[in-house]
Amino acid sequence: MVEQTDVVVIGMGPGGEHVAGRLAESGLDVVGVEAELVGGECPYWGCVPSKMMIRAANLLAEARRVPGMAGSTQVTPDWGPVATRVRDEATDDWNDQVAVDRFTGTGGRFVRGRAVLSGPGTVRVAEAEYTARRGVVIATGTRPAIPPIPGLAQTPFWTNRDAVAAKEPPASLIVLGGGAIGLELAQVFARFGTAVTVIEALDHLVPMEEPEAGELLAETLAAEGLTILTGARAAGVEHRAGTFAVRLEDGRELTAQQLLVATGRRVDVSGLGVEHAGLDPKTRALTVDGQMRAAEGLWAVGDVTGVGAFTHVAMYQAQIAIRDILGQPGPDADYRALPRVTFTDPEIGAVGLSEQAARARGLTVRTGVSQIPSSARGWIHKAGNAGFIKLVEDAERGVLVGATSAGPAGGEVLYGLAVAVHAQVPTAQLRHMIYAYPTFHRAVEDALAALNRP
Ligand SMILES: Cc1cc2nc3c(=O)[nH]c(=O)nc-3n(C[C@H](O)[C@H](O)[C@H](O)COP(=O)(O)OP(=O)(O)OC[C@H]3O[C@@H](n4cnc5c(N)ncnc54)[C@H](O)[C@@H]3O)c2cc1C
Ligand SMILES: NC(=O)c1ccc[n+]([C@@H]2O[C@H](COP(=O)([O-])OP(=O)(O)OC[C@H]3O[C@@H](n4cnc5c(N)ncnc54)[C@H](O)[C@@H]3O)[C@@H](O)[C@H]2O)c1
Repeated sequence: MVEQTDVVVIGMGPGGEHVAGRLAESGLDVVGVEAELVGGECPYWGCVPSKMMIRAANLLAEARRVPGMAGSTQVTPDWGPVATRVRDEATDDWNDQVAVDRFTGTGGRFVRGRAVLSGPGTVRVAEAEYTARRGVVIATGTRPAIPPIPGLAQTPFWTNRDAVAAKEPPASLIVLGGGAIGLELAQVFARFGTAVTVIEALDHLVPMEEPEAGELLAETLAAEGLTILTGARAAGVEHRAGTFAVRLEDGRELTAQQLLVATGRRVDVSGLGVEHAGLDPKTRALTVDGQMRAAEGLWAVGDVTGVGAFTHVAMYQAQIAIRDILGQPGPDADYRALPRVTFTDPEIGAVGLSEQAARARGLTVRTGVSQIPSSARGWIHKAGNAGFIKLVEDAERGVLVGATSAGPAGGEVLYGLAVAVHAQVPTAQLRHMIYAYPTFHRAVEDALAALNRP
């Protein structure tokens, strides 16, 4: 059976769902194919449920800060409301009917199944074949990257999916990987009473961000009772009598009830038939141009492009692809001010280049740092006020090319800094702005002043 259509979208995560829905609303005949759940990783196993878990864990932490600030509290954590909220409010018990209806409500045709490209502009799903007049959009996302540690594959380790679906917190947890997933979930479970050990192979937590961010997180997480091991590598994993044993390269052995593997995500397009479009099926990511074109009649958006595994990147790229497919001209994608937020407490907001990345590009770099506890708002806030602002300036042009805002509202404070990097607002002009007193973002003014100091 071969059917004609305008566009086939493969993968209906945040990127694909947006492209498919908008194109269908615009009047095109769109076939949207999804192997699992419409909505993808973000609403069912990623951003949304993890942020609900974080909200609950942060409430516990705030309640524990009451002594010495506002009286006394007795905090009794209960995972029950968290597990219920993840099921009832975030995921509909991992049922995507609402999302499917939303898409078909736009006029799109939904097909559940695993799609492969079977020729240029042709997509096969089981017995059905679709030929796309305008083109095909690949938005197949990522899956967890599982390191080849001896023994690991034979154990029932957790990925983010198991952690999000947990009906109760484990008594003890080893987290492999000190990046965004590992640290967000490590802190959540620790705040609910789990004894957590984080193993990070590199020298800093969140190693893609400024080293100051990793140091701050290592300090604050250790102060909360987590064991943080950086520069540590697992040499072997076993699962005996319901317990995980992780042997480190230095000979130490750690044991825990659960093991969460959060060592990054990987693109896997082998088996997708991209060779029919002249692309390498072994590629680490689908390379796209500024209009999200991967080949003639083929667009790609989201994690599969390898630009940054964030929902906001998938949505941004989707908007560009939608416009291009509709034949409307517009600017190329611009990632200079790509924002990212690690929703630990303190939150780590970051935009653009780190100091090291800016230097590696050969820029003449000046940095300015200010500490949140030394700002008026940070001092008033007291318990839970750890954080800093770090600015990275291209000194020759006098504009910010990167910034980090770590602190109680680091993700929100980031907004102004993202505007500054995106719009290339001269730092001289930023210095003559009025910063409301006493806000956390007022610490940006102190960091700007610090740019001038030798
Ligand atoms: C625990 C966790 C927390 C996160 N938190 C955040 C956050 O706070 N903020 C943020 O911005 N990002 C966050 N992310 C990242 C975010 O989830 C991803 O960047 C986003 O989901 C990527 O969207 P996507 O459309 O590219 O792919 P995905 O969401 O991965 O969707 C791809 C879809 O394609 C389907 N598919 C794959 N192959 C085929 C095929 N051959 N045929 C049919 N369907 C196929 C898959 O089943 C999947 O549903 C988090 C991720 C995780 C794991
Ligand atoms: N708040 C957010 O926006 C958010 C939250 C979660 C995930 N995400 C997205 O999902 C992506 C994947 O998250 P992630 O945390 O899995 O990946 P990550 O790349 O952010 O972090 C993985 C960490 O694991 C370490 N690592 C790799 N192999 C290891 C090993 N064998 N032993 C010990 N450590 C090892 C890496 O050095 C790195 O620090 C993120 O990069 C991000 O784009 C975003």
